[in-house]
Amino acid sequence: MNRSTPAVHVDGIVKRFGDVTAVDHLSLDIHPGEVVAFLGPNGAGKTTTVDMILGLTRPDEGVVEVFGGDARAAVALGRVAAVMQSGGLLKDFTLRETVELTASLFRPARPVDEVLERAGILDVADRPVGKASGGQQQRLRFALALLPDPDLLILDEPTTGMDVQGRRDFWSAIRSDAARGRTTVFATHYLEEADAYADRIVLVRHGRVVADGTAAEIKAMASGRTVRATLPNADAASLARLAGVDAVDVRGDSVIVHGSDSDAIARHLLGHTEARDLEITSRNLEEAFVALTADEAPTTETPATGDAIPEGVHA
Ligand SMILES: Nc1ncnc2c1ncn2[C@@H]1O[C@H](COP(=O)(O)OP(=O)(O)OP(=O)(O)O)[C@@H](O)[C@H]1O
Repeated sequence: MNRSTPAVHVDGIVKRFGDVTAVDHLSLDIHPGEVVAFLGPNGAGKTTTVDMILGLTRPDEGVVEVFGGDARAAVALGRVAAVMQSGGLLKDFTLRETVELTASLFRPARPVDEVLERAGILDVADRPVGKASGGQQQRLRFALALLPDPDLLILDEPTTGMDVQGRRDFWSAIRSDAARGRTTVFATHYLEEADAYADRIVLVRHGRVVADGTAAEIKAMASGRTVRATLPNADAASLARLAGVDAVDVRGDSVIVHGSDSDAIARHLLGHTEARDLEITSRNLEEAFVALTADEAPTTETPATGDAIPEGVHA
């Protein structure tokens, strides 16, 4: 595979449903072997974007390319497979029969037992779909997506209904395939899954990308750090002038300084003031998510540099 051709190239896509702009000039390149999480609140435009990448819907504006060509062609060639939230399954077939039937549509397809095993449902393969649990049905959808041995796997809320072990098995299968070059894009509400398993997180709000980076970069971008210290008579104005500081709060003998460079803040407090009892804290990904997707947060495509602190994010 040519590493310079992105697995997914999305440029300025817009999708409107009547008055609703579901996707609003969204641009994104995803490279082969990346595991990318699409994170955002309900209605952010994740599913609509995924549908356009799969060629299920066409954008009103903009370009979508998958492996350098048309999305539908890539799907038809078996290079792209998807696990969607509510893919229809026939209740009377067994899990194995469902996989066998779907395998007959792909030439060549991976062996049926291999995909059942990878999806963790080989031992329950003779159970009718209608009697399988929600998590097992979700694993079945995953098994079906693995049949064409796709180069790009697109997953919408893939682990919904799976128990803890199911999630672990699922993600270990995804990570081992990523190590062999498979690209994976997944939409999720589970922040801890994005944090633990994605190489990169694309945070979407109101159909636009509000942050794009590693989990660590997103956390730093949203939150910066908070430095607390005991400092009677703190000079709030001079602290506020330090590089990267976006909020200073004086509470009695304590001062709380929030900014992107906590080391510089700490150095200043210890070197140039009488501050003591320093405490440095950062927000977790969930708090970063809330801060970046809050309605008052600005909608800009800002690189996750750590020094771009959105308004409304204060200690
Ligand atoms: N077929 C449609 N007709 C009208 N509006 C739609 C349609 N599909 C999506 N929308 C609207 O577009 C916006 C984006 O929806 P989308 O399903 O892409 O969001 P999402 O990020 O996947 O949300 P969720 O996390 O709830 O699944 C929402 O306001 C939704 O109501």
